[in-house]
Amino acid sequence: MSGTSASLQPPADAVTPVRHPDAPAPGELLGAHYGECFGCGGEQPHGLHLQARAGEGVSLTAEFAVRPEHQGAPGLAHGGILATALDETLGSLNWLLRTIAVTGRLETDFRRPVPVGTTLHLEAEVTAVAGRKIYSRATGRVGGPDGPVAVRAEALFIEVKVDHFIDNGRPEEIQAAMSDPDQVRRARAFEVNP
Ligand SMILES: CCCCCCCCCCCCCC(=O)SCCNC(=O)CCNC(=O)[C@H](O)C(C)(C)COP(=O)(O)OP(=O)(O)OC[C@H]1O[C@@H](n2cnc3c(N)ncnc32)[C@H](O)[C@@H]1OP(=O)(O)O
Repeated sequence: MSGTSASLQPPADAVTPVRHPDAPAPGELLGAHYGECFGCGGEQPHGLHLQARAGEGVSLTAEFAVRPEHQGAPGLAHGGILATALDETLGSLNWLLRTIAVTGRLETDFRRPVPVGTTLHLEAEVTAVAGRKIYSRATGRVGGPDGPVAVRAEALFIEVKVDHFIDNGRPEEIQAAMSDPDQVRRARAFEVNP
């Protein structure tokens, strides 16, 4: 059984999402927005190391290789880890809009177990935008990009200003992120689409 709550239905005045002209080209890897991010960061030894690739429009694909440290039940990915993979994939979409946004609501369906040693193939798209609200959905498949659906999610992201992180984050990490020599990562963390 599945179904999403009313707050994930875009309002009547929502608009079609528009890909930013400077968004990475279709097929291009997005890279990490922050090296220590649990979802995508390459410097985070315990993380998912999720790799997202821009698709057409405001869509992308991503891969998550499930390792032993991601287990819940023996030999199977933990549900919270799978929700994290969905959250990270959905969050990466906002870079195609060139908007900084955080997850307000994430609703997940777990349809099949995901074994350790497999790759979760994710695809995600923004479906609508209404003011600061960004509506999106994602699907994760096992056994290949056309394999059976294991997980699905719908989400509402809320656009925030960079002050959201500066005011709420720990100063040492904020400072480190602001002085990151990787210009793309810095732009991704601190540029706001006007
Ligand atoms: C330094 C590093 C930088 C990194 C940058 C890249 C980041 C990428 C990270 C990616 C990592 C992966 C992603 C992650 O893990 S992101 C981390 C997980 N998410 C968070 O920590 C977010 C925590 N929440 C908040 O900070 C605030 O609640 C936010 C900012 C979201 C809204 O508080 P704010 O005071 O600003 O706004 P508002 O309360 O007036 O709400 C505005 C509108 O939205 C509607 N609404 C709000 N919530 C919900 C809800 N749950 N269901 C339905 N609707 C909701 C609300 O009704 C209103 O609607 P309307 O009345 O206008 O119609």
